[in-house]
Amino acid sequence: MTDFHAAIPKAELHLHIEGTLEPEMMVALAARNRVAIPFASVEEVRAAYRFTDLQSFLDIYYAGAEVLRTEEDFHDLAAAYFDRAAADGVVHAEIFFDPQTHTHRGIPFDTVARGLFAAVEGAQAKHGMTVEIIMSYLRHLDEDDAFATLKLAEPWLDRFVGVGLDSSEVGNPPAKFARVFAASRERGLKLCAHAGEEGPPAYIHEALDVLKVDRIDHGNRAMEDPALVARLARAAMTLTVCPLSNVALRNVDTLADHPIDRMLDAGLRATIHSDDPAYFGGYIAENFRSVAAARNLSRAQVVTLARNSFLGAFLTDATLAGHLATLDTFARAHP
Ligand code: HPA
Ligand SMILES: [Zn+2]
Repeated sequence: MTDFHAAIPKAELHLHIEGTLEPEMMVALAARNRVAIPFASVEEVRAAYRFTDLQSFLDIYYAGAEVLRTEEDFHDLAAAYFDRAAADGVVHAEIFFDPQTHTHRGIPFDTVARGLFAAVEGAQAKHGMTVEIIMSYLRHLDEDDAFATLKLAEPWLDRFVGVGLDSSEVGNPPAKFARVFAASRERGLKLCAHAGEEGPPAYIHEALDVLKVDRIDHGNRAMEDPALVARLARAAMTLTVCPLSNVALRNVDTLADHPIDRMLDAGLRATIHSDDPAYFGGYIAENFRSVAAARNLSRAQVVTLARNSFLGAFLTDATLAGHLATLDTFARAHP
């Protein structure tokens, strides 16, 4: 049965497509591509998903990506995600992929892009969902590597909506990528960066001041810096918050301690998303459902979160107005 949290129309803005690799697909693709993985069964894969911090997750996430080899693999991965997203009320998705995770293993950039865009076309036809793709630079690598990635992306640039910055945050501040973000902006791309997930509030300031981002991914640690909260609120900067990820990576102790409603109360344009749902225990509706239960969110607060997801999306004014009207109709029908 579709509940309120799955039914409410929403945009997914923080989703790493590599993080949707379910253990079943990992095992199936390992067999299809004859890739050895250090797990004998789906149960063993699932049992390995116990994380102590971001890096302990990233180690497994990059190892899992080894099974992704062909255009068909990337298509199948993304198509499975779009089916789940549609069932979760997602009408617009802006998804990340990490090109360097694949090019560093000898998988051509074009193989990845062709597979993903084939799935995007399928999702548009099958679900009427609109989809954009954001290419994320890996921040544990150097800026020259990001520039090389931007060059590989050249033939695809008019099809990507933006660039992002992810991977190991602490020790890899936003300023490390100042030039490649400026170059990406010059090419007409929107800019996002993970900031304040594990890194300090200063990294959020830097993402704003140096990278000049259009959106902050996570941003939870802004709550430690009242002046930063005021600044983000004044700028109506979107923070794409991922509650199940925050618990799985121990950025918050339990969902009952999650700051989502305090972020809304502080005037922040916070939204709810799924990050790496195959690894963190649930897709976007489950993120809404479980944090709403744990923090006793009202329906009005949930509607605000969904509205913020559209306001934070890289949509044209006309498309945005259409989504907001649909959401208002839904909200009136579910008081
Ligand atoms: O939550 C995340 N943080 C940083 N990098 C990532 N890459 C995939 N997921 C994440
Ligand atoms: Zn993320």
